[in-house]
Amino acid sequence: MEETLMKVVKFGGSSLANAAQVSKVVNIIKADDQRRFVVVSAPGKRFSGDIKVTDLLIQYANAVINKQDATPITDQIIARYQEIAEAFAIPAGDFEEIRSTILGLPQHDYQDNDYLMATFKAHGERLNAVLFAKVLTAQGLKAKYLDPREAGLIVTDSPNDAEVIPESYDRISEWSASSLIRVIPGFFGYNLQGQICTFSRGGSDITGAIIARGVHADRYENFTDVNAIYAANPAVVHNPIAIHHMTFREMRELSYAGFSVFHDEALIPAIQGDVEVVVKNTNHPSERGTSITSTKRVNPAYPVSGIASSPNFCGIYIRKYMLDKKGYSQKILNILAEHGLSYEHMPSGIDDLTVIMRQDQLTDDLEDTLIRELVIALRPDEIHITHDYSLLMVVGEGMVNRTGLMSKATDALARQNVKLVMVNQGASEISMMFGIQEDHANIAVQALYDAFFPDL
Ligand SMILES: Nc1ncnc2c1ncn2[C@@H]1O[C@H](COP(=O)(O)OP(=O)(O)O)[C@@H](O)[C@H]1O
Ligand SMILES: N[C@@H](CC(=O)OP(=O)(O)O)C(=O)O
Repeated sequence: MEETLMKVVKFGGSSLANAAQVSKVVNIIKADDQRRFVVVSAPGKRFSGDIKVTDLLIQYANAVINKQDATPITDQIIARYQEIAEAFAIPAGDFEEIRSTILGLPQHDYQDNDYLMATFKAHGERLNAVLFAKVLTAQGLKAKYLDPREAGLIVTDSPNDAEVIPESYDRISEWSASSLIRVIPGFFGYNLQGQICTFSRGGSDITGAIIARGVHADRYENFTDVNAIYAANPAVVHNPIAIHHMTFREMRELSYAGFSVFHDEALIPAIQGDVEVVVKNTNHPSERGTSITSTKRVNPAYPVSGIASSPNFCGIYIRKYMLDKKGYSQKILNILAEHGLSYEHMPSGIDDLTVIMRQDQLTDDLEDTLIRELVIALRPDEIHITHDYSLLMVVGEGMVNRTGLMSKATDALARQNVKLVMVNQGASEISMMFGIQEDHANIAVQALYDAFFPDL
């Protein structure tokens, strides 16, 4: 007899972009009664060039903040939900609730514009979950909307970049015996004051993982629009090989470095709860997808599992012939912390170091201030900021204790004239990281793919 599993399923924006997609999702839920908790994103892009509902809501919030007429935007948002509601014959009265919630968003009291933005954005998923619960009911399933507040999903007080508070898990676990299918909106929770705060962009994956850990699910199925996670981004490499199994730590490094198919922060609850993550395609649900677990399964022919690249990094280069190094990096970190800046890496030499950080945290003014403060605090011999780096990451459990992989990578990059501005190996035994100029990123990913995934 087959064992019964408890599954949490998450459907991304591409899976719920219009009525045709929603109907595939309904079939996926009908096909397996182990799918008990359904986490949904806001409707995503229906075609290339389309606008995700989350982005329309951001436009709406900005129009309200700037006291502009938002009618053309609210019309588009309402139309996205209406198309789905009409296709599933949701009663007009029920749809009216969704319409009036959208139009009523500016009337609430918000502590400031950051909380306003968070609430507007969160309604993309919230209203989609309300609507989808009605769709499932109309299709004969016993389903009910579950708000993150009721579920017990409490987050830090960071309106647009929140993190789950660990106490949430005990509260969420109380739902595990629910006999109904619970439809939960992704992307947001509530702070201790009861205000809506969202995760970072793409954060519905995080909600799915939190719910999966909370209800002690055996499997977290993450439905998207690709048959598997591939060894390189399919938008960069033509027809890359699919990865059918990988470890949590491989995926964490790859998603951090650009595999946007699954949010890097979503792996943490899955690791903590030891929940298997399976990435599957809503458009081809019988495809096997990619399973992510803690178990290693190395194929010696392919020591590398994947190659990722992520743009928009910058580096603050600091050189000083130091007689006394004590406290030097501490001073740098203090200055960054005073400005609320986080750094990603700090490779160093005998007399120099580079602080690698995400570029979107900095403005021109802030860069000038930082340089000024660093000069006063450190009296460096040289200091400058270099922009538009990409980080390139080669990841694989099979790389442990293998020799010659670094030279294989650097040879492949050199053949394509890719200049390395930073190399970092050893910090993690399963990855090599390279800093390169952003405009070399695609050539570099292709070169590494060809080197590590030759036709066997
Ligand atoms: N290595 C990779 N394997 C598969 N997809 C990838 C990879 N790297 C980036 N992607 C992109 O991730 C997309 C799916 O993620 P996303 O757009 O967030 O989907 P969803 O709308 O389901 O949340 C794919 O369509 C693909 O373009
Ligand atoms: N809708 C949110 C959250 C999310 O996870 O969306 P998606 O599943 O479409 O990546 C965003 O666009 O950021």
